[in-house]
Amino acid sequence: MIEAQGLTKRYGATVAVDNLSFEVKPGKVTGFLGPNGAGKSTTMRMILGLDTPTSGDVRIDGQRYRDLHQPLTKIGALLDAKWVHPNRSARAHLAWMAASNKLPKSSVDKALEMVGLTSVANKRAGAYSLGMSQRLGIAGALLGDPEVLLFDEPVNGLDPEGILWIRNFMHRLASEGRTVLVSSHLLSEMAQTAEELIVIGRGKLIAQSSTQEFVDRASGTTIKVRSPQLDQLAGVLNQQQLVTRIEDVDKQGKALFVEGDLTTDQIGEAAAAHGIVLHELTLQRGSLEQAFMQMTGDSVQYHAHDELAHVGDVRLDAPSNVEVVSGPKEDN
Ligand SMILES: Nc1ncnc2c1ncn2[C@@H]1O[C@H](COP(=O)(O)OP(=O)(O)OP(=O)(O)O)[C@@H](O)[C@H]1O
Repeated sequence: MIEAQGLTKRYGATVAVDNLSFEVKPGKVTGFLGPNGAGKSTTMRMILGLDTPTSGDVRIDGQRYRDLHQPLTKIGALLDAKWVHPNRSARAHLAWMAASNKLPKSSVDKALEMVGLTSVANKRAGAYSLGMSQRLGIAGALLGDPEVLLFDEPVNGLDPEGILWIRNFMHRLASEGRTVLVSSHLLSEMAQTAEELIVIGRGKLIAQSSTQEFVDRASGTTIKVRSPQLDQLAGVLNQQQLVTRIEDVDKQGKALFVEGDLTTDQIGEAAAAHGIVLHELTLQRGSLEQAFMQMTGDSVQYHAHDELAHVGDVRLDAPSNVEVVSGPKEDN
């Protein structure tokens, strides 16, 4: 369990993290989402004692990181998979990490096996592909068999097979009862990986809920109906104060879309009561992309506007981030 209370970090005039409170519970993968510059990495660094909060506090199973006796046995993290010395083998790298935390040598073999690197453990890490480097980073996080794991952008740049491996591995870690917090920009990937979400914008909490609730709350649901008597059905539903619209749908002709608090059962029954034939009745949920854009739109727009106004600022990346989070093919 990770608990943040009023966590705040200022760098001069920049408030990177602003009075942030959240809980990350065990047994689930929790996604940590936010536009570029929202404060995700700063928060992760504060959880790991790599940055000191300006105010507030964050605890791992009730303890601050700095008070942990053997940190790797409590919390493991993958922040940057490429920080390994390129001439060192995976085994030597892990052995060095294990020794620095007074962990037994057997922990190295166990971690290598968990991530499937045993057969290449003596190769230089500099010759590893990105996917193998990520696995090595994850092996480092697992060395002390910790209950809490943090992964910062673990699937960035990976091919579909690597992404699938990481997703399944995270599910496995959570099913073992561990607390798993993972940040990512790949929203369609997050929708499949994370059961819970913490969403932040400009350092502040925007939402903490299950992924499904977040999507439903932000983007709502729509019911799609196809029928040879669409106008008649629209009339019936409009009498019930429901918002309906008829649109052309590729190859299927026209369809009626119904928004509001009605279930597919109720629409089916209303149609039957008026002798209206239905060809399709489908509940359409919004996507995490839509929900994310809806909920974080203001914070992204603010950043874009704010930073374009300060052309000397190094982070002129917010406008392009808008494309990244909404792009259809971001999960390469
Ligand atoms: N060491 C630092 N000194 C000054 N400002 C910093 C420092 N680290 C982060 N910031 C600022 O704090 C804010 C939050 O940055 P952070 O890297 O935590 O965001 P993020 O959500 O991880 O972004 P990204 O998704 O782009 O990695 C940004 O405005 C950033 O410029």
